[in-house]
Amino acid sequence: MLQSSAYLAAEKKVAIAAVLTASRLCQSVFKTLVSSETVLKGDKSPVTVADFAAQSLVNRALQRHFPNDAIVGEEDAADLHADPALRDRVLALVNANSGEAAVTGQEMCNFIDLGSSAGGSVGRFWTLDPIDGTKGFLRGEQYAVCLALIVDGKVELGVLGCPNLPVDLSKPDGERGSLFVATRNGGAYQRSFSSEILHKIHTTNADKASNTKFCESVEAGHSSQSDAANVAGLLGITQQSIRMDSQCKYGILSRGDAGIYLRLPVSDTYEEKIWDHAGGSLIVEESGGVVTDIEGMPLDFGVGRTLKNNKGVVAAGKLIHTEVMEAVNYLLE
Ligand SMILES: Nc1ncnc2c1ncn2[C@@H]1O[C@H](COP(=O)(O)OS(=O)(=O)O)[C@@H](OP(=O)(O)O)[C@H]1O
Ligand SMILES: [Mg+2]
Ligand SMILES: [Mg+2]
Ligand SMILES: [Mg+2]
Repeated sequence: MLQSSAYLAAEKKVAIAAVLTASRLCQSVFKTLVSSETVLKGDKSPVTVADFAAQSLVNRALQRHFPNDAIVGEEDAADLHADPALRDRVLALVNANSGEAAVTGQEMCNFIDLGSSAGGSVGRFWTLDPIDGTKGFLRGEQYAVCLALIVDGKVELGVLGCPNLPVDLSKPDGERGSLFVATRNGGAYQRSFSSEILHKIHTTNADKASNTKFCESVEAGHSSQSDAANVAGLLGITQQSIRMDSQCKYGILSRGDAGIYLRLPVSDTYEEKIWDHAGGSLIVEESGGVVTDIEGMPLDFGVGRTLKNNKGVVAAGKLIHTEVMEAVNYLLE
């Protein structure tokens, strides 16, 4: 049943505004970023001053408008407590970009650490990836500010801000800055950063996988590109894959630029993080697509900070998802 447009209207408004503010902060940081402003986390992945600042800004907005909601955010402030110079640089960014009263370093760290919730299957919580695709951000390529609201284990609202994504992929030199938004049973929409007008979007209506392109991670360590090439070969796909960092992949799938998103595990032990998939998966479903893991199971967002019940992701237009799953099953069993 179609939801009324009033469903989660306040949450949607706050989430879009927060994602746009954080996205614009990332755009301005990119112009001035120096290598000393990036630190490597325990798992050797990068985090920049922009990731911390964006998480602080979004969490502050969520706390002000929805003080009872928990937040599951990717980052925490431990690195900032350990490095006062880094903390001061992030603080300057936060205070220059929030458009609100200045906060102290401690207050900013407290906002970041609001993201430490455990998630789970009961009640409401937000999940935030302040910069998804940090490596793409550092390369000047694709990244996304990703925010979603999860209620009783189900994603009900998703917003993706994609600062470098062309509004129309066939016009790579045209306007950049695409925002995607969906509410459950309310459809999926795109707008540019510069205009509030929402356009309804749809996944591909192709009924044969061979008539589509697939997209996958840039980093071979995040998704097996060799397995994906074999799946594509079996499906008779001849067009080159679109390699793109971040949940922008869910965005281009939602508007039909790609027909399939393959995220095929490279490791038996890695658990996908909920903030890497929550918003994008709802946006794909609401634009008419199907999202499962490599065994055909729905993604389970109600079991904590990770998708520990799932392995990988296979997302595609409704008419080709079964065909894609047959190829994935055949090759990965
Ligand atoms: N081993 C492994 N397997 C799968 N995924 C992993 C792995 N390690 C990291 N990550 C997460 O991948 C997030 C980046 O998204 P993508 O992999 O889609 O993009 S890309 O790899 O940067 O092209 C990236 O998100 P950010 O850290 O927010 O950039 C990680 O959470
Ligand atoms: Mg990261
Ligand atoms: Mg991420
Ligand atoms: Mg991130």
